[in-house]
Amino acid sequence: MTAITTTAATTTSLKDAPFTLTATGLTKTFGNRTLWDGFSFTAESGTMTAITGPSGAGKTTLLNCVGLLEGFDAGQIVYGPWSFTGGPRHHVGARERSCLREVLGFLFQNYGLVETWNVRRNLMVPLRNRRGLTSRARDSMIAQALERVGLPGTQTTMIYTLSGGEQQRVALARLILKNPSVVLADEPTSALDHANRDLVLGVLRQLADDGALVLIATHSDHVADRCTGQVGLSPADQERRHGAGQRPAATSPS
Ligand SMILES: Nc1ncnc2c1ncn2[C@@H]1O[C@H](COP(=O)(O)OP(=O)(O)OP(=O)(O)O)[C@@H](O)[C@H]1O
Repeated sequence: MTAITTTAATTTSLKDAPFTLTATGLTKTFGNRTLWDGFSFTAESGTMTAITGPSGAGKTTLLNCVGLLEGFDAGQIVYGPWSFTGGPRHHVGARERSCLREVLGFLFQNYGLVETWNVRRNLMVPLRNRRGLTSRARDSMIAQALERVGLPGTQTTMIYTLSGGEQQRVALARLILKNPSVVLADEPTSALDHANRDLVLGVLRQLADDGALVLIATHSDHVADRCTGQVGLSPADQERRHGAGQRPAATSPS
């Protein structure tokens, strides 16, 4: 049903200059259910923005739309040279998709790791396309990333033998190695204890400080409080936006 058209873009990093994500007039429906109708917001690179709202409000769906994992019915999402327009026509070229894969980093609830590979092989994936790196340099980067997430020396451990929280931290190490321009994190701390929750938030903050635009879908007030902006998807937020004439929804918590 829904689909996307994009403008051409060949950039694999947006970090040369600050950039803004602008979503305008987004409309998303599933059958008879309308999740949003003419919803707009902005978010800046170098910041963490929380996507909040009750279960079913559409937080994951919004991340999927920004990451082009699914389409939307109307509206536009723009960041850097990337411009996605919702609608019935669909064309995203293979080259654009490949560039977009480099720009985006996902930290999703199912971790996205290959369970039958070991940790090192999973962490080699984001380094595959880095030119000029020796094998020793790659191994050193992997070792450092694993140190950073509190899993030193686990390179040869098979993913399926790790706990959910440990797998989440391997996924975080993969994100560090990828160093993407746009980070889309879906409930990134829900499987973690307090210490590891703070570790994940610290890494996401560091990625933002290094110039990434970080969007975090979350139920947690603690996580939202650590963000610089907030996009609310609750019925009350949507009501307020309608009353405000569809102005952008991102706000800074005081
Ligand atoms: N592919 C789909 N087909 C039909 N309905 C869908 C589909 N994907 C999501 N939905 C519906 O859209 C709504 C929003 O889902 P979404 O997962 O985005 O919400 P959420 O805010 O992330 O929820 P949670 O906090 O529980 O993870 C839900 O009611 C869900 O059932």
